[in-house]
Amino acid sequence: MAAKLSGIAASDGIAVAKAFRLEHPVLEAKKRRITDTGAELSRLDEALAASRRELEEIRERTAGEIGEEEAEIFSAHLLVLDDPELIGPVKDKIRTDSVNAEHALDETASGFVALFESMDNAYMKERAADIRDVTKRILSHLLGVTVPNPSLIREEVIIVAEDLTPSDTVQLNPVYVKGFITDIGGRTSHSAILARTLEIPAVVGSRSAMETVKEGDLLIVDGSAGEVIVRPDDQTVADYTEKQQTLGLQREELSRLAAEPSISADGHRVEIAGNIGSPADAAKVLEHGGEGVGLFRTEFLYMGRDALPTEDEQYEAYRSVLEQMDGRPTIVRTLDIGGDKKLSYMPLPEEENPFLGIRAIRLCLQEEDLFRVQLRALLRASVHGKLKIMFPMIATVDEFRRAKAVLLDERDKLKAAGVPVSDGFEVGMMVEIPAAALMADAFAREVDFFSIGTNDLIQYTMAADRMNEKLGYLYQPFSPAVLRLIQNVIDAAHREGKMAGMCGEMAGDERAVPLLLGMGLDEFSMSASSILKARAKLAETSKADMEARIGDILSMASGEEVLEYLDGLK
Ligand SMILES: C=C(OP(=O)(O)O)C(=O)O
Ligand SMILES: [Mg+2]
Repeated sequence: MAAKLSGIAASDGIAVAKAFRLEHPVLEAKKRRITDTGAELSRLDEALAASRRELEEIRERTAGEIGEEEAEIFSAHLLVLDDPELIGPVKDKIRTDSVNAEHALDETASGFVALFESMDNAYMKERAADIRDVTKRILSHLLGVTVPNPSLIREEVIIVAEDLTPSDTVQLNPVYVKGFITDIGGRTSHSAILARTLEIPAVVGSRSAMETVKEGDLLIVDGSAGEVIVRPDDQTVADYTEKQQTLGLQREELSRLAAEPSISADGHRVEIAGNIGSPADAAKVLEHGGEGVGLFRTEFLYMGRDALPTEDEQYEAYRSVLEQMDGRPTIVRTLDIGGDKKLSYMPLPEEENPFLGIRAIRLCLQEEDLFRVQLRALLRASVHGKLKIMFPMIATVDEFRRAKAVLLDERDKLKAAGVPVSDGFEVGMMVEIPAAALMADAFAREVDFFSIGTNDLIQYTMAADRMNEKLGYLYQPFSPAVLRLIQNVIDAAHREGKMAGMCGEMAGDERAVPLLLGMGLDEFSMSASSILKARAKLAETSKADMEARIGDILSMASGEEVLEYLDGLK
């Protein structure tokens, strides 16, 4: 029987393919006494051999299809698998304690993980993460359960998962992964943002997909409507295939705007830029007619691997983006890790409220060595284009000053060492904490530009988790509380002659574009796939007309009222 699920429309487009359930099984390693230790040792050897074959295959495929660098993590895993210092004690334990292999492995590995994690050394922490991963793989073979390996997918599928972590998502190959559905998450959760970057249809926050969808079920994902049809009949498949073709034609129609500037109906020019997570995404921004990069989320350079990227690796990535953008403004945001963005090899301290904890610039100012590596890479790359450096999650003027001081210190050191650094790079900040939005006048005197991060600004203003689909009624970009903060930031920037941009998802929301134009926003940065739709919307909107309405809009009592009003303008 066909079933229909509704969720949050996370990434436009229609996909029709079979379901691939991405489920991480619970791997229990209960202690059992055994009598035949010889047989137990062979069982372990077989599990080791199976894990080795699997890892070799994954490494080869990842190297061939995604890249050598991405494949490195699996080479590290193979080394762990062959490490006599880990495997030796496991075998000894089976022999001397007469226990099952699962238990011996789990106990031994946990000991190493705890030891390495307690060391104040990034390298040892990475090894702990490797051991944890490899142990899971061996355990899965011992227990006869399959762990999903998304990088081994070789047919067209739609991924169904409870949630996808950013590091899960970076391993998805869009050649095979045609769409995804998650049970939890909202439009601004990172899995949703990545879906838009990869340009694959996605529905998040469906709540019950894992319960309803079986492995191999035929699925239709309508990422624009936020709907999923499970086990559709032939007629429904035919209808959606037709819709898919119509969407393709609309896209072609819009692509004519790619070479056009971004101008309102009454001739006001703004900049429409793209958000990227890797150098490869820059090409998509240009393809969709982006006039710059308004946000490079550099944390993605740190994910999907098993060690920190070196200064040279980062330099190459920044240089590549700047060269591709060929003189267009390129805003690179420094590391924004923490909250839902975690690094497997750099465990952060457990916190009660990670979204209110040591994340982003707070972490970088505490771990200055980590920060300085990134800043040097950026400064060295600055000679290759129009670089604008941006700090995330700034709450106080003092934080901005401290971050900028570290940056300028690195600049001076590089220059003293004879390394070329541009004199023209700009330094700005994200406005995504209400305190910063309220104090925008004080910040405006010190920064070169602002970029409003509505994804976080909304969650911190409304005290509503951006990933909690049940709080959708509070997480409202159009809430007058949020709009007044945005207006405050734009006005403060303009009084100091500075640029006010926006790189949160709101900037690419077709309903928000006329409003933000009226509020005076200078730069709109969004997923590449939204650029042309936003440009078309802009072309049919008069800035003067919207400007005259802003006073009324800001004094409305609720987000619903604002939306109703905006919908009435069409
Ligand atoms: C752009 C933003 O940053 P991120 O989504 O990476 O938190 C934001 O908070 O709006
Ligand atoms: Mg943010």
